[in-house]
Amino acid sequence: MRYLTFALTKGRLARQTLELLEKCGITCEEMKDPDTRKLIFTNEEYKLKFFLAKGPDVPTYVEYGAADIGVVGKDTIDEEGRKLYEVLDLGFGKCRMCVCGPEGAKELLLHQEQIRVATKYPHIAKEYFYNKKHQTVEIIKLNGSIELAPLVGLSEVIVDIVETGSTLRENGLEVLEEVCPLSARVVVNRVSMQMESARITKILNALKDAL
Ligand SMILES: Nc1ncnc2c1ncn2[C@@H]1O[C@H](COP(=O)(O)OP(=O)(O)OP(=O)(O)O)[C@@H](O)[C@H]1O
Ligand SMILES: O=P(O)(O)OC[C@H]1O[C@H](OP(=O)(O)OP(=O)(O)O)[C@H](O)[C@@H]1O
Repeated sequence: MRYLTFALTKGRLARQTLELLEKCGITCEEMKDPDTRKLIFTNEEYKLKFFLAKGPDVPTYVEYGAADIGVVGKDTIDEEGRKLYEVLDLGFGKCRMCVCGPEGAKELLLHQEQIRVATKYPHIAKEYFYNKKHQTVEIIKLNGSIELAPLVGLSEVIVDIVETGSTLRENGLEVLEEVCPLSARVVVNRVSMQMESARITKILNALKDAL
């Protein structure tokens, strides 16, 4: 039997993903060691391998079949646009993709002005403004602290993740429009889904039962 490989997202989603796997009886003690520099972990009992990767890289590993299964945010799936199956909503990592800005920017959205939109998610922003709202905007890609952009005059609005809303509140910004709700999802390589259907279905059912 060959190993099935999981690509898990580092950071915010990691702890809940490992807890969920544990609930299914899939444990990987070594992976919980915060000081480890090891990259790949093995569960011999179920012939599974695990690795942690940066969110945007997870769909890449899964599309190419370097990982059979991935756990990643819906935002990252939509942004990366990789060829894979999205098979299960895990219900954690809940947040919303939103258009945010100062209150005054509401008018600019209403009147379809050609505004500047700063975001870590240029594809999602483009899809939303061009295809859904039919509004021409200039999209400016940033890599973090997106809320800074309207504060320093880089853009009129941002497209970013809102969870508790405290980052917005503390910076005098607000949600102007909601793009979509988000949560962690399980994704599966297209070929693996056919070739390892029985094993993958069993894992997905165990995950569903544990939710
Ligand atoms: N408050 C939040 N901010 C960002 N992502 C969140 C939040 N709440 C849940 N998520 C989900 O968690 C996923 C991973 O978030 P995480 O913060 O670990 O990555 P990141 O912010 O993209 O990476 P980095 O820390 O390298 O910038 C996101 O893709 C999203 O689906
Ligand atoms: O609604 P809240 O609970 O305040 O969460 C939302 C904030 O968290 C994320 O940033 P992150 O902490 O990942 O840092 P980053 O800005 O460097 O990406 C996101 O980009 C928002 O800035």
